[in-house]
Amino acid sequence: MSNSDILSQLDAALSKRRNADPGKSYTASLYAGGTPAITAKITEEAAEVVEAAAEADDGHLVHEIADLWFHTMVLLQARGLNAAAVQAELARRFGVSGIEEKAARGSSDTPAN
Ligand SMILES: N=c1c2ncn([C@@H]3O[C@H](COP(=O)(O)OP(=O)(O)OP(=O)(O)O)[C@@H](O)[C@H]3O)c2ncn1[C@@H]1O[C@H](COP(=O)(O)O)[C@@H](O)[C@H]1O
Repeated sequence: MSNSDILSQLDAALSKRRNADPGKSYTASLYAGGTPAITAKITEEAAEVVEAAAEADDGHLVHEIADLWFHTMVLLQARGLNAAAVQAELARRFGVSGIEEKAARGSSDTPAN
């Protein structure tokens, strides 16, 4: 599998899990728990990313970010969306400075604030 295709391939796999047995599919078990179950995992995985960022182990950080991406992709699928929607939004923003974008919204804060 090409790495560049993985988001669309994973989306297709997640979509197929809609009618899967929650006892046999982790994704189906998340769908069965609904938004509260999915967002609880996103909160947990985001905290694990923050913890990993404080360590020197790059592999651990990548592992935790992959877990976070996976669970956010499950949330998108549960809403009838997919990663392509996020990729389209990032593409729309591409080349637009975050500082300029924030200024256009009338905020004088830096983007990090
Ligand atoms: N990419 C993933 C993927 N990434 C992470 N995970 C699961 O997400 C969970 C992460 O939970 P935790 O971090 O809490 O880890 P844990 O081991 O459960 O618990 P702790 O060790 O932290 O206590 C684990 O069960 C991982 O296996 C994933 N589960 C599935 N996929 C993809 O989804 C496809 C469908 O999976 P199923 O729905 O299970 O068939 C798979 O073929 C994969 O391509």
